[in-house]
Amino acid sequence: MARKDTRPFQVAIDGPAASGKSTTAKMVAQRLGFDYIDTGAFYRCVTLAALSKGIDPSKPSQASQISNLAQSSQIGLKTVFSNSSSSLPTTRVFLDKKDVSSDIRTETVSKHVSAVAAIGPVREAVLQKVRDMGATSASTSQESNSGRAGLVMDGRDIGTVVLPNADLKIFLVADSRVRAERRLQELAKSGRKEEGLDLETVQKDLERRDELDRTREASPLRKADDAVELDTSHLTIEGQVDAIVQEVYRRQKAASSSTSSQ
Ligand SMILES: Nc1ncnc2c1ncn2[C@@H]1O[C@H](COP(=O)(O)OP(=O)(O)O)[C@@H](O)[C@H]1O
Ligand SMILES: Nc1ccn([C@H]2C[C@H](O)[C@@H](COP(=O)(O)OP(=O)(O)O)O2)c(=O)n1
Repeated sequence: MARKDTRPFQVAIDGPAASGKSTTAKMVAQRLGFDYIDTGAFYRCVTLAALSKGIDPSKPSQASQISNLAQSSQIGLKTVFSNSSSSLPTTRVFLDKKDVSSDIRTETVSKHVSAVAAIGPVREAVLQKVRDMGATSASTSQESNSGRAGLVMDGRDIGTVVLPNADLKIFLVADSRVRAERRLQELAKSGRKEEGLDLETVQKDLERRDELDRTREASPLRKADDAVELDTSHLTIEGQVDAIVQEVYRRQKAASSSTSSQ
């Protein structure tokens, strides 16, 4: 579809847990000189804030307290891109000015985050924060405020709710066994793997979270009608990044030739 306006190019990446969204999104942003926003980090921050206050997110009676926290928490992201296309950009996450990049990735936070993300008022508060961040990173002018030429955002409802007019929507999927193997390896590598955690448990937990994310009432995980599905089960990271970057180039070229022929 041809682009009709001059706003920065938007790429929306959605998909189930550990399908490769954030790794892919960061690398696509690095290759293209775009900004990157990890929306899952917002829900993880709210979950961490609730757990740190002794709130149990699995209890429905705690929903309003968690919603208040979602509103009052200050969440910031800082992605450091590298000049080398082969090294991975890193995103630091700040909750009320404290660096919680590692704390939000523990198994305890992962276990509770889908319940938190299913609370309607939490989603409203996060949506507002994400939109504000999107507006300052890639504004409606041709060049973004940050000087980067576009925006890549990843999550569960980016193509359906957050950026419904994105120029390219990708829905990443992968076999749940493959996703569990990758997640377990990632936890082990970063030293966050809890004692005795095995593949079966990680796979079951991913599947449980996907089910919660797919069946919740508020903005469930769903492939947008105009999204391109990409199965990463048998792809390399470079392969999936390359496929998306090539599709961005193809759409940018199609848009500029349709504008110049008008
Ligand atoms: N094609 C791939 N091959 C091997 N590992 C991958 C691939 N894609 C992603 N990964 C790894 O899988 C793990 C989960 O990816 P991540 O980007 O965190 O997923 P998500 O953001 O969807 O939860 C990471 O350790 C990442 O490096
Ligand atoms: N736009 C988004 C992003 C994440 N979520 C929810 C769903 C997920 O269970 C949690 C955490 O997302 P995150 O992408 O960090 O999770 P994974 O890395 O895939 O394990 O937040 C959401 O509901 N909407």
